[in-house]
Amino acid sequence: MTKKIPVTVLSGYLGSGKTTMMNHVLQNEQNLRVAVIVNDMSEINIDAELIANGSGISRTEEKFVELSNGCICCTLREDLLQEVERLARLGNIDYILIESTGISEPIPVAQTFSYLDEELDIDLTKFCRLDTMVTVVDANRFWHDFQSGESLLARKEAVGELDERNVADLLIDQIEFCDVLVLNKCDLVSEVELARLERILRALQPEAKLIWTKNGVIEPAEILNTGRFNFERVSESAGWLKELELGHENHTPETEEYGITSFTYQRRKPFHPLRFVEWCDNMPASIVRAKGIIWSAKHQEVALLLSQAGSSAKIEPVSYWVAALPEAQQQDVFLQSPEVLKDWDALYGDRLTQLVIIGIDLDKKAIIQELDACLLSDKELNEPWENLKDPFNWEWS
Ligand SMILES: Nc1nc2c(ncn2[C@@H]2O[C@H](COP(=O)(O)OP(=O)(O)OP(=O)(O)O)[C@@H](O)[C@H]2O)c(=O)[nH]1
Repeated sequence: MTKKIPVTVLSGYLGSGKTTMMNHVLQNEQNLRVAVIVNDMSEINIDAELIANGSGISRTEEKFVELSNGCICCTLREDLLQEVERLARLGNIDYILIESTGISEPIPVAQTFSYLDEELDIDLTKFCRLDTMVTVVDANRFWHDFQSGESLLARKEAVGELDERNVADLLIDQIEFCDVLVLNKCDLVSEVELARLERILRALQPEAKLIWTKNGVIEPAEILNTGRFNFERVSESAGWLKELELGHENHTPETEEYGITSFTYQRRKPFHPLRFVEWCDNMPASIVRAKGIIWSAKHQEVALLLSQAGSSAKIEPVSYWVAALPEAQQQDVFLQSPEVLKDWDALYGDRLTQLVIIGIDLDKKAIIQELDACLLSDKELNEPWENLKDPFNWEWS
């Protein structure tokens, strides 16, 4: 059995400094034969040109792959699979370094390396080992972009007309799924601002190694052969999930140094759907990230997921409440996941709101009061919930 080739994936919003960092690493890594995959949304792969010019690797080399006019997390996923398999079969490389487009989401890329693709019958886990997922953040623009409220479509950066993603959604996806977080362009920001940014990023992503860089200057060993990547661990590394799992008592006090705090709002009483949606549409600006499971009185069968980043908030059905399943299925769930019973309510079963809120200078008391005012009142609790207006009108079978 041949040795699996380690892979590092660079993600990060447009212009954050991925190409610059890639060039630096390729120039300074002398001991490994590195193959490079450069993904670009445009037809002309400008990043590939920049890398070929700056790294000493020729564009005509077999181990230099350009994937253009699409994104490896979606439209070019198949091409990525085939190219990685081809590179691995070449046999004369020690490492694969991938630069995704600035609008690429890291989770589907990581999945490509972690599971068999049944359609193409390619199993990259036979050839490769995902070693490190790096996200590069532009220290100078992050806060501006995160708060801009702009969509990728409005910025003409979307994958297509149907791409509804907001810039903040993308930034948060990239930050929450990585094991090395590089804060680049540190030369453009004051020390105080950098320290504050670091605290914010730490609250959003407490697990990844955080590195400050200027012009992408990084020790290659910080992103190559780190052995850090573990799909399950990285999937559970987001700050909101940690908050939910650990509770507030385990927080390091220094997180609060710049007024950055988090808490979990938990209630076993359903929200009035319209009042809750209105609150989501007018969330206090101090909230940087809110995510969690919502119990809405109008949606007795399904748990809803609220995911907010910056000024973008999305609510969608995420799974059936166990309490809404037929008795036989409930028993199956109890057998397979007995932990469900730990928090089981005699009347409402597993229906429960658990919402994590991360923010700067949060007025926790006021936010809790506002949220409590969105719950059903005692009078409403005793009225038929099915008569409540539905702000979503989802359909599911
Ligand atoms: N001042 C400053 N400029 C930087 C730094 N890093 C990169 N740049 C510049 O920022 C611009 C964008 O850098 P790239 O490396 O092309 O960024 P990218 O993430 O590859 O961009 P896309 O491929 O468009 O997503 C270039 O003009 C770089 O020279 C830095 O640390 N400080």
